[in-house]
Amino acid sequence: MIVIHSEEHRLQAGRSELNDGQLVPCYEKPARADIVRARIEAVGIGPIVNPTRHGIAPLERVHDAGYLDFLRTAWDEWVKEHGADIDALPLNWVAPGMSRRRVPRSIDGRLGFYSFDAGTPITAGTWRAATAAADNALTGADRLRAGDRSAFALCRPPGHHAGHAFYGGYCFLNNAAIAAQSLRDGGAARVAVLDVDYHHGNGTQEIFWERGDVLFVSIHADPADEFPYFCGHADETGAGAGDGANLNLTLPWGTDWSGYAQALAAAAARIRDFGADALVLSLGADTYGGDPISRFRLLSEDFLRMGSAIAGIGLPTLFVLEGGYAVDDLGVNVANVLTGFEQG
Ligand SMILES: NCCCNCCCCCC(O)(O)C(F)(F)F
Ligand SMILES: [Zn+2]
Repeated sequence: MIVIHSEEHRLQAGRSELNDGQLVPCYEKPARADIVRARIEAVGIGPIVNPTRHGIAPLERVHDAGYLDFLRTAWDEWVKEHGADIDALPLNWVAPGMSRRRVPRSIDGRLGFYSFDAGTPITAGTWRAATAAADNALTGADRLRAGDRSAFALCRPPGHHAGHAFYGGYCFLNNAAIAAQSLRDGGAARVAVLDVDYHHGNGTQEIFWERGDVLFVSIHADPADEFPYFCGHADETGAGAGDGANLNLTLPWGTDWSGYAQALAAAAARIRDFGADALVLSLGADTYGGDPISRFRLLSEDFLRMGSAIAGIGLPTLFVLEGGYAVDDLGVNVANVLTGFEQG
């Protein structure tokens, strides 16, 4: 299985995120990609290649042009107002009864207009890191189109919380959605996206909400209890042409493999019924029992089983890295999914 990785991920190294009322060091940090790459090399998954640059056009197939302009220029605007020694974080957001009719001129206003949390610092290198991650995913999609059975886009920053015109949850560009759209543009009539990250992929859901050609299935912690809190419930099934093409499988805190495997089997059945030509797999490993910010209880060997179950779906599969913060074990857990898939 080819692995696509760019050193430019290192350019996304935020100082701090707002969590539990305090500014704390970012959980989404460069060491995550380093530990995954090291384990991938140690177990011989590969080859590991650099991404092909795809430019802005594939991003505009998924994201709002004004939003992309904002992301590209936000840091320079921030520095004019606040200097270069502090990462850009929003300070207020649109609440019900407020208006989104006008984009503010102020950089502080635009940070809040285009985001949904204060955990996702924009830095000098964010645009380059995020576009490189998208290029990883697009290069993986190119490999599937060329006939590869699978590929792994070792992406950071992650993407599944980023919507058509918003960022948050450590995500700026929705790598998985961009890859799914690229597969559609490359001739796949139907594409399925399966999100196994602990958190709901609210961005991916929003992007494909009214689309029947891309099925979105997500297995995640119940949003009544867990970030992102405001969507991801089981009764969200899509709208318009997308009605029925969205499936949220929510699980309670404390879920272990026995509970998770049932949801994964239901997800696999739904994807088979859909008749997809390709599968994009949003691979977050924060379902791991040792994850510092999550509350499921998967063991490292369960990720082998996860990979095998994904192989059982029987589709060309592009794995796209999302979350996972137990950094010491992240490499083993991610590599286990890929190994389980290849042995599946
Ligand atoms: N007390 C709750 C704090 C929640 N903090 C933000 C969690 C973001 C999770 C990001 C992720 O893991 O879903 C991604 F895959 F996008 F990286
Ligand atoms: Zn997550």
